Amino acid sequence: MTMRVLYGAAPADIKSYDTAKLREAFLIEDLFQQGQATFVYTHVDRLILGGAVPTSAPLTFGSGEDIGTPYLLSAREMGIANLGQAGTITVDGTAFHLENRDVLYVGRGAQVLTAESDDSASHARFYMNSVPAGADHPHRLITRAESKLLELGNAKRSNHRKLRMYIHPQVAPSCLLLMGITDLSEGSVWNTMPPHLHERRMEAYCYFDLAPEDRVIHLMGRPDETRNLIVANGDALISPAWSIHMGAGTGPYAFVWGMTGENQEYNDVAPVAVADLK
Ligand SMILES: O=C(O)C(=O)C[C@H](O)C(=O)CO
Ligand SMILES: [Zn+2]
Repeated sequence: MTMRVLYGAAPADIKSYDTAKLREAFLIEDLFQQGQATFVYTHVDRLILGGAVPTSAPLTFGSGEDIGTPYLLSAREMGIANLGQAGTITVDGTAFHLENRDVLYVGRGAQVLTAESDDSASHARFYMNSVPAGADHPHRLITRAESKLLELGNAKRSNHRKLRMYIHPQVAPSCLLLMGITDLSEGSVWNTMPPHLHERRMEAYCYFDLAPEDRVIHLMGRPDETRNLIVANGDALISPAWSIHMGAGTGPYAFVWGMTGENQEYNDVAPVAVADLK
């Protein structure tokens, strides 16, 4: 298990950032490495992002040595989405089988986690978001069929998409973590349209199911001072509470969104008119 730290930045900081500095502050390009569990600890609401790609051998993680607690989840909850082939996550001896686009909620207090691929030749790809938790909720598998589906957007405006909520008060309760997956419909390229702000919740994105030659142009920043991050398959990024978020892909893609903060129902979203963006 490896853990590096990402510090994020404030709106005034990014005014002077060049491309490399912006990417260093917000983008994570190396989360999914074959045969490894990789973690990034962010100073943005203390959200930890993780990726685990088990190959021939199971991967075990959960120690707290990098974060100063006995176990990684001693004071945290976690969501684990399978973005790859079928696999199993075992939490303190209880096995949960995850097909593609199933999500496992792991409650506070879990100690030893193991990730395994069903088939050592076609791997599971587990993507993780973990945030501090002040309450205990039971571990729970949420299958794609059990998620809450919202159809959003309009094909004529190239932004039709299916948003599935997994870790959400209406589906599977948590302390503060929210997690879901959005799939763009064929021919649609724009996610999160119209863009918005939610000052009380930060967000993390992980873009996946992109072809190797494709990219998503992810837009961020204050509405009147936007910047872009050009992201590839498997890249994750931090969207601070002060930042708009939206993106357009050069080909088909999907993404996992995770959030922490107040207002879990997230009915406090402030849309920003595209015409007001600069
Ligand atoms: O395409 C969308 O719209 C989304 O997926 C919404 C984002 O996840 C979001 O920003 C939720 O706050
Ligand atoms: Zn949002």
